[in-house]
Amino acid sequence: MAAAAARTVGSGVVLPRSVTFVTGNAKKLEEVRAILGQSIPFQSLKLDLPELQGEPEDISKEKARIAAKEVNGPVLVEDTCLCFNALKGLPGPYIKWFLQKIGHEGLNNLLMAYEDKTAYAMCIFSLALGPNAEPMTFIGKTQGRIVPARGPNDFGWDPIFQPHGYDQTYAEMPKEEKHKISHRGKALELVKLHFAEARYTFQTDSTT
Ligand SMILES: O=P(O)(O)OP(=O)(O)OP(=O)(O)OC[C@H]1O[C@@H](n2cnc3c(O)ncnc32)[C@H](O)[C@@H]1O
Ligand SMILES: [Mg+2]
Repeated sequence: MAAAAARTVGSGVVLPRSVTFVTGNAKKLEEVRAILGQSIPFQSLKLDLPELQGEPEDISKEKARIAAKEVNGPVLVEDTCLCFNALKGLPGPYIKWFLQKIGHEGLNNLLMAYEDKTAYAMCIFSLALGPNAEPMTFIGKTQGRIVPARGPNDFGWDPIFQPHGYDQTYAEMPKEEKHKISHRGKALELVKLHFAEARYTFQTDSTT
């Protein structure tokens, strides 16, 4: 298979091809597309990466290593956490299974015994420039609280997360409003900054 490593030429880094955003979640992809617009050239690949355990940043980095090996080229992945302060950050990276098993009502019930309903949404993007490159991470966090579900139920836990300073849940907000303040929007601002500073160029040579 063709070389998939990033090369340094002069002061710039040349990537063998544009970055592939790897996710199994169509809603994430929709949001990443809307937020990035034309700012970073990327393609997407629908792949269910393993749900790993551990610290959120380590999980995201490991996802990127696995994805970069699959793609054999530069990848961007992200892992999303919903962290309840009363539960010392849990469910955190395990929110997918909690949501799937106990739903919005169950997630509210988890906090029944606590006065503190605050939580934060966190997105950790990891960029790996190739299968053997150490991933870089970009973290976005939005503070809020967990409320009984309100609004359309079309993306995960959006109906039960009300960001601080807003009287709407993520689900009730217009999408552009969510992107301006969301965990994903903030993390992607950092990704954009990185791309602007790194000035990656992409090899267009058809032999690679
Ligand atoms: O393939 P990947 O990218 O891993 O996609 P996933 O759906 O497995 O996503 P995660 O492992 O990051 O798990 C995060 C869970 O939180 C949900 N989620 C992610 N971002 C969200 C957002 O902005 N609003 C509401 N729910 C979200 C998502 O649907 C999952 O259930
Ligand atoms: Mg996942």
